[in-house]
Amino acid sequence: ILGGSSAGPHQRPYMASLQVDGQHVCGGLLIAEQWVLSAAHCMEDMKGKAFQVLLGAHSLSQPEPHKRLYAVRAAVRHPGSNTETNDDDLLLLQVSAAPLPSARILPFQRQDVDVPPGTLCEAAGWGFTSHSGRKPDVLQQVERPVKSREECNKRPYHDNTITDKMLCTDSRKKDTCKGDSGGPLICNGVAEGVVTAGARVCGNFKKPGIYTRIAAYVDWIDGVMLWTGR
Ligand SMILES: NCc1cccc(NC(=O)c2cccc3[nH]c(C(N)=O)cc23)c1
Repeated sequence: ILGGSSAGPHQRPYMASLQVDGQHVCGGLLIAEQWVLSAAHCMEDMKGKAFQVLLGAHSLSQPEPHKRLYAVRAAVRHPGSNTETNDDDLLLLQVSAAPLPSARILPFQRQDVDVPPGTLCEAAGWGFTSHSGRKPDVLQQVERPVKSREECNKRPYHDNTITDKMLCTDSRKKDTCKGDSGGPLICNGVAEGVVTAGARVCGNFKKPGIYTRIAAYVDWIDGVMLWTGR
């Protein structure tokens, strides 16, 4: 997160950190008792290694009573996800045990209606806090206004790559960045988006932040959780 601030401890108890060999790779959000939603592109960073899901954390390094690392029982990428585009960039992870009560489920938007442009939303994560790639220890957060798809699809912005299943936020100075992928975009207390890497640049107003619109994937999400045993 560029240009944000530290979240209050355990202020966002739905936040997940996807980890490989104890290192934070991506964010995620707890959407059902044993299910974490994240981004499919995050699997590319795993280099085929096993990964875990950290829930209940504020600091990545300090021991905390609410923190717990979970093994992944199932990882389901959206079938439309691929390495070349940001389409269908969603990943569902079933964690191996019921999380501690300190972890909380974040409701997600089920109505497939665009968030009105200008709506102030929040992104959170343990991603880069500078262009040089500084990594935070405690969870960061930032408030960003939604940018209309019409505007976001113009040059020099994302030039017609933003589909109806994506949304954009302004990226002037304050933005999501590497390591924030998979984390939530929260508008009025409801998860509306999942961070995707998009143009892989951060804090440049010419490349607004891109998020996968969760409401466009409700049937897939419900199907996977039902089919895999909720
Ligand atoms: N909203 C934009 C956004 C949101 C989420 C993830 C990213 N991922 C990157 O941008 C990224 C990826 C790889 C190397 C990288 N190096 C740097 C850098 N030094 O700034 C960024 C990156 C961007």
